[in-house]
Amino acid sequence: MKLFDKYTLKDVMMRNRIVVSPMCQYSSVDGLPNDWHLVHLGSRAVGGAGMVIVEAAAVSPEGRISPGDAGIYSDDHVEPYAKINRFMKQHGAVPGIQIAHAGRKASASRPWEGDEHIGPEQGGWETIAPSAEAFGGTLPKVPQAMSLDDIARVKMNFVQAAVRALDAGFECLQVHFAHGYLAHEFYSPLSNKRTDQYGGSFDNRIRFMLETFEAVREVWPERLPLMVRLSVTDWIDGGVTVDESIELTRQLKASGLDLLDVSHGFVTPDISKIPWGPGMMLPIAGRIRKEVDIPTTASWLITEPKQAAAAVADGQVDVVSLAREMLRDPYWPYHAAKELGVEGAEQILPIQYARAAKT
Ligand SMILES: CC(=O)[C@H]1CCCN(Cc2ccccc2)C1
Repeated sequence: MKLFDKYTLKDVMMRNRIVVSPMCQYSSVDGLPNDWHLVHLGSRAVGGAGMVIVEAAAVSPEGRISPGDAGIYSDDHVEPYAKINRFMKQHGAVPGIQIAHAGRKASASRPWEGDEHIGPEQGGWETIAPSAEAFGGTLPKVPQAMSLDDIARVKMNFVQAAVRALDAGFECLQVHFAHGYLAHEFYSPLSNKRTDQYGGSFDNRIRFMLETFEAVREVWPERLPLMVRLSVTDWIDGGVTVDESIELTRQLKASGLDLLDVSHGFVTPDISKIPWGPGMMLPIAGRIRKEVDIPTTASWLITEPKQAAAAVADGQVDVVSLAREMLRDPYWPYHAAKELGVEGAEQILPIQYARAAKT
């Protein structure tokens, strides 16, 4: 497979194998997308990406990382997203969205304001998590351990968010089970100290994710792709392992998973074990793709066209996800097509820019 081959997932066809990864903008008021999001997301659709996934949209106000986070917890959110989705579709990109709950990492300031827990006087709120265990570092607040009622409510919040996403015209939905947020906090023994049916054994630690995924799958149309972003390893002894994540992925596939976004880490402040490097998640993505026979994507330090093309050609991923590189260059797909000598690269730019494509 080539980077600029089309890719069909259920009833959705992507014009190439390039995905813009969800990236928090911290630029919303009350969770609402605005002109910033239209320009930020719209320009990456114009730049030629096959799919653009909207940043983590919180399934409830307390599920936001910061007060500036996007949300999809109110019906008022639907039309503003729908407007952006119409523009993205008009310019040939598949619109996706990530739905999330930040768990014990919620109620924090924006990265450029310190990435740290904030109190009520700064617009912060009480946080919830599987156990009354703080993340630590700049996020020292001890969350309230969730009751079974809390768990049921948050699962329902994910379902309601999925229905709003459908109403807003999204064609791909990604459920956030990674990066030390709520679902990952249930999954990892480093954060989950529960002694009820949601803690302890592997089956208990994946229960929240499986129940949430299955409930979302029920309302998300069969004909549209449903993704999960998963931290497949914590890199830390006693944490989540790739072997466990392969078994979890098998169960998610049996429940209707269409594409796994293979991510990693961040359930504790210890990042010392992370083997940083170009395309660092691609070999693991390739292993999961083969052993579970499930379509995969991965991001993390994918920047070069040849690197991205090789990841697809070598069967490590079906589609590549780019994050920061897409912040640096919204036209990365066009520039990659030129560098790879793809036939018709100049067609990637919109007609209004056609004369710019001529050398
Ligand atoms: C919502 C989400 O997953 C985003 C939040 C902002 C940082 N993004 C990338 C990131 C993940 C973990 C540690 C550092 C950076 C992930």
